[in-house]
Amino acid sequence: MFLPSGSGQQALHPLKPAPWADLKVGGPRRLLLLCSQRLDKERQQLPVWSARERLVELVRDNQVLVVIGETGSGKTTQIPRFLYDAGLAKGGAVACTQPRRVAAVTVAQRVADEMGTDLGAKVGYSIRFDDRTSGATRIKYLTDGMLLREALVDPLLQRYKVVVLDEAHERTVATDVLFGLLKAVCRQRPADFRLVVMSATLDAAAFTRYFEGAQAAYVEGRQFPVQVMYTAVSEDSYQDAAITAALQVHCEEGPGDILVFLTGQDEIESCERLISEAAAALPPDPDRPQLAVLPMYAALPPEAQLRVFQPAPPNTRKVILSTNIAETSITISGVRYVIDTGFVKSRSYSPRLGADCLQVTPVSQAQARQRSGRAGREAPGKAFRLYTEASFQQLPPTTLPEIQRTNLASVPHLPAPACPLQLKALGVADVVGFDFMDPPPRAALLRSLELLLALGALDARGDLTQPVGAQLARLPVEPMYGKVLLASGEMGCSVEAVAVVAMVSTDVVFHLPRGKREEAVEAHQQFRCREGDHLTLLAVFRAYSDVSRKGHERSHWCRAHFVNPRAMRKAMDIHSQLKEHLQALGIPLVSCGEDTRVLRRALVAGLFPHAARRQLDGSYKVIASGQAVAIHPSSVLRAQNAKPECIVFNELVRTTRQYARDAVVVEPSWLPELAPAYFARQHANQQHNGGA
Ligand SMILES: Nc1ncnc2c1ncn2[C@@H]1O[C@H](COP(=O)(O)OP(=O)(O)OP(=O)(O)O)[C@@H](O)[C@H]1O
Repeated sequence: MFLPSGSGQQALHPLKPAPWADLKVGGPRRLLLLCSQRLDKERQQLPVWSARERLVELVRDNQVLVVIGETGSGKTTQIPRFLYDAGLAKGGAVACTQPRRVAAVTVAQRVADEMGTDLGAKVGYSIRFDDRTSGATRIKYLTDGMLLREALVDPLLQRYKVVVLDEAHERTVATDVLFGLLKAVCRQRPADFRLVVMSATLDAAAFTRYFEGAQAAYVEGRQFPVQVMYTAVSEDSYQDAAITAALQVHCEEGPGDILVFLTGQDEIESCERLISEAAAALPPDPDRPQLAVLPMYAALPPEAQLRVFQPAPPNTRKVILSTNIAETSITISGVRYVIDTGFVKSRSYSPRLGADCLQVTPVSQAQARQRSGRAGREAPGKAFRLYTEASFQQLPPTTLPEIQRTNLASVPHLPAPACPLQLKALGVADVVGFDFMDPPPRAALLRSLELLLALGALDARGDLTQPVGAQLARLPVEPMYGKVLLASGEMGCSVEAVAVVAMVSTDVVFHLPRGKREEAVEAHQQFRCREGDHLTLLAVFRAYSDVSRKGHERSHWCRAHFVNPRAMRKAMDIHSQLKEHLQALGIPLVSCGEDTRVLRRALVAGLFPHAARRQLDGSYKVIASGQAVAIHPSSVLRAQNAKPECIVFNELVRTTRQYARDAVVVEPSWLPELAPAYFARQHANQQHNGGA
C-alpha cells in the first residue's frame, strides 16, 4: 500500500458543498411510468428473473422455502414481487423483513419505482416511528423488530399470506425470535401461510433442519463480477490503511464511487476530515475528478443517510464512509469499489462488566462477502480487503447470532424490548425452553428475566405482570425507559419524562461543525444543566417547543443554537407517538414543572440497573457489577469540578476505556427506596461473594 506520490505537497481548492444536498428522493408522478419501464428492463437482467417461475412454484408447494442467492442477484427487490404477482398474497400482503431501517426504506422506494407506484401505496415500508404504508399496501418492507411488534397484537400475523425473512444470516435477536414465532405460525396456518428465508451467505442445512420439511433453492449466478483483492502483509492501523486505499483507488482506478467500511461515527468523522485534507493536497490533475466524502452511520439523520444514495454530480467521485449499516441489502448507485477494513463495532455482553458493551471486532467471512457484494450491483467492481488472504481464511465463517452474545434484557435496536419480554407478551410461558434455532446462553436468559423481574414486568412465578409487564411490552422503547415512563405517571412528571425519552431516542442533538466548534459549544452552554444530560436534553426540548412552528422559525432557531433540526423534528414526532401510547395505556400526563428532583427519581425508577457510585479515588463503579466506569467526555457532568456521588446512565460504551454515556445525578438513597428488591439482592450477592 502506498500513498499517491506527491501527496501533501500542494493544496488544491477545498471541496464545494455537494450540490445534490437538497434533492429529494422520489419524483413527480408522471415520471413514474417512464422510470418503471426502464427499470423493468433492468430487473429482467437479474439472475433471479429466470428462476421466477420455479421459485413461485416452490413457494406454492412448500410452506417454508430457504433461498440462497449471490449478493445482487435480485432476491430482496424481486422475490416479494414475484410472489405478489403470482397471487400468493391474495386476501393479504407480503411482508419482507430487513435487519436495518435504511434498507427497508431504500428497497421499498426501489420496488415502488419498479412497479411505477408511489411509495406508501402498493409498496410501503414500516420502521420504528415511521410508517409509510396504507390500506392499499400489498408489499411491505419492514424491520424485523417491527414485525415482532405487529405479532404482539396479531400473533398469527393474519394480515400476511407470505413473510419473507431477508438477510437471515445477520441473526439479530429480532430475527431469531421471529424464526421461533414464524415456525409456530406455520404450524397453525398450514394452508394459507408461506415463509421464505433468504440470504446470500447462509447455512441452508441448519435452516432446513430447524424448519422441518423446508426446501432449499439456490439461485445461480451474480449479475456482475467483483474482483477481490487482499493486502500482501497485515496493516498496523486499519484506519490509516483505509485512508491510503481510498486515495489510491481515487488516483489509480477508473470511474466509480468508493464505499469504505469503518466501525463507528468517531472513526468516520476523523477519516472524513483526513481524506478530504489529503485529497485537497493532491497534485493537480485535470483528469482526476473531485472527491466528495460522505458519512453514513445509524445516528445520522435519515435525510443525511439518503443523501448517500443520490448520484454524484458530474466530475465528482463519492467516497462513502460507512459502518456496517451499508453492508447488506442496499444498493448505492455508482459504487464500484469497496474498501473493507475487516472490522465492525458490535454489541456483546461482557461478563466482566455485567452489561453489554460495544467493541471493535473482526468481521466474519459472511460479512466480508456481503461487503464485497456492494461493489458489483450495476457493473463489475473491485473489493479491496485491508487484510491478508490468510487472515480472511481464519475469520469465523458466520457471525455469532446476536442472541448468543448480548444481554437480552436490553437490546436497544429492538423496538419493543428484550426478547424474553416480547416472548412473555406473546404468550410463551417457558422462555428458557422456547424453540430457538440457536438458544441463547441460559445464563443470559436468566439474567434478562431477572432484570424484567426487577423492573416489575414479571412476577415471582415468571409470568407477565398486569398492568406493568403488559404495558412495558407495548411501549416502543427499551424496558428500562418504559419503566421510567410508567413511573413518571405515578410520580407526576410524565410530561417531562416523555420529552426526555423522546430526546434520548432521537439522533444526535448537538451539532459541532468543524471550524465552528467553539461557537457551537458556547451556544450549547445555555442548555447545560448541572444535574445531567437528561435534563440538558429536556432544556433543549422545551426551548425548541417554545419556538413558533410558523415559517422557518424553528429551523432558524436550530441554526442559531447549533442544534440538529432533523433530530428535533424526529424527537417531536417520537414525543407525540409516545404521548399517544401513554394515553392509550391510561397513564396521566402530568408536569412537575421545575422540580427536577421528581424527574430524576422517575429516571432512577427505570435506570437503576445502570447506577454507578463515586469511589474514594474519584472514579466510578457500576453498583450492579462492581466495574469501573468513567463519565463519557460528551457529558455535561464532565465539565464540572464537583463529581456527583451517584449517577444513573443510559448505556456503557467502550472505546479506550469504559464510559457511562448520558448520565444524571441522583441521590444514593433513592436506589434502595425505588428498587428495594434489586438492591437488597445486589447487597446479598456482594456479601456472598465477599465483596464490599
Ligand atoms: N436503489 C437501487 N438503485 C439502482 N439499482 C438497484 C437499486 N436497488 C436494486 N438495484 C439493482 O437490483 C439488483 C438486485 O438488488 P437486490 O437488493 O434485489 O439483490 P439481493 O440479491 O437481495 O442482494 P443482497 O443479498 O446483497 O441484498 C442490484 O444489484 C442492482 O443492480
